[in-house]
Amino acid sequence: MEIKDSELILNPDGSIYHLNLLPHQLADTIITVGDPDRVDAVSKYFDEIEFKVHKREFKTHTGSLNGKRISVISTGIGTDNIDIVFNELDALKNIDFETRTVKKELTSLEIIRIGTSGAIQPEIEIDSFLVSEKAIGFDNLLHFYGDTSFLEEDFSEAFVSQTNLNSKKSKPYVVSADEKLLKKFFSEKFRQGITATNVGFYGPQGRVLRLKLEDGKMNNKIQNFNFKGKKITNLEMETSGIYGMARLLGHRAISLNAILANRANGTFSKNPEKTIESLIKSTLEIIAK
Ligand SMILES: O=P(O)(O)O[C@H]1O[C@H](CO)[C@@H](O)[C@H]1O
Ligand SMILES: O=c1cc[nH]c(=O)[nH]1
Repeated sequence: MEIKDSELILNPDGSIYHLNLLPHQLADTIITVGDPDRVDAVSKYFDEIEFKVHKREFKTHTGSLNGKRISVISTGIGTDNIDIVFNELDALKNIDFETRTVKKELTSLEIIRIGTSGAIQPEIEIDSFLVSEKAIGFDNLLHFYGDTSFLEEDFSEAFVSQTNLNSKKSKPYVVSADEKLLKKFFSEKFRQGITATNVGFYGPQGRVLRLKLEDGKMNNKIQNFNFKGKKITNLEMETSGIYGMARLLGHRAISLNAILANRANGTFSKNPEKTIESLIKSTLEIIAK
């Protein structure tokens, strides 16, 4: 069935609405970063760059490293942007823009987030790396889609009851990383953890500057929450959306976190750029050997 102009929106040059990309400009391995400046910090390691495209917060460089074609794209902040980026990345691969129909043969993308995050457990060191084996999303995005039987309801239920979560807040959803990609990052360099994805950086992550919180004990509750011996390790703003959208669309995703803050200890990295740079190098070594 033909997808209407109001749903699949193409720019006058045939590129997709927000990302501004044409189908041939996207690789099958994609690195997502939050900050548009981080795109250059990744692509400077490529052997060659084929395309550079930029619109709003969505900046893409496609090139290759050691013979592997890779696109690196900035998503900006938050799972609302993840909804846009994942739908448009999928459309670029799996929808024929000429006929406006879904292709018969679908391509599964490999997607790696290189992001920053704050630890919630005191023993997690600043400037260390964490790979998210699971995400718990406080962001509501997945609740707008059907076919979410892969969500881990028992985990969500346990969280709601152990923390006495205010029913005005959306029910958190839980989704796991791609197993094969998770295995690729099994190493001493990467601690495995469960990542909480929040709808904001301040109140939703329990930060107080001038405003009072609805539940001032929530970060303590998150720290103490335990499901079958597993604890939530860190807070950020995209992983649940990335894991959920990847599952829905048939892609494979992994989220890597440079731990810049430790919320339990009240500390922050003295050199965040160095830590991010080091995570970028370690990631490229693993995905483009
Ligand atoms: O460094 P990035 O990838 O943007 O990730 C983290 O940093 C931002 C907040 O400072 C949020 O996007 C959060 O998820
Ligand atoms: O504490 C932090 C650090 C980075 N990104 C976040 O979302 N939270």
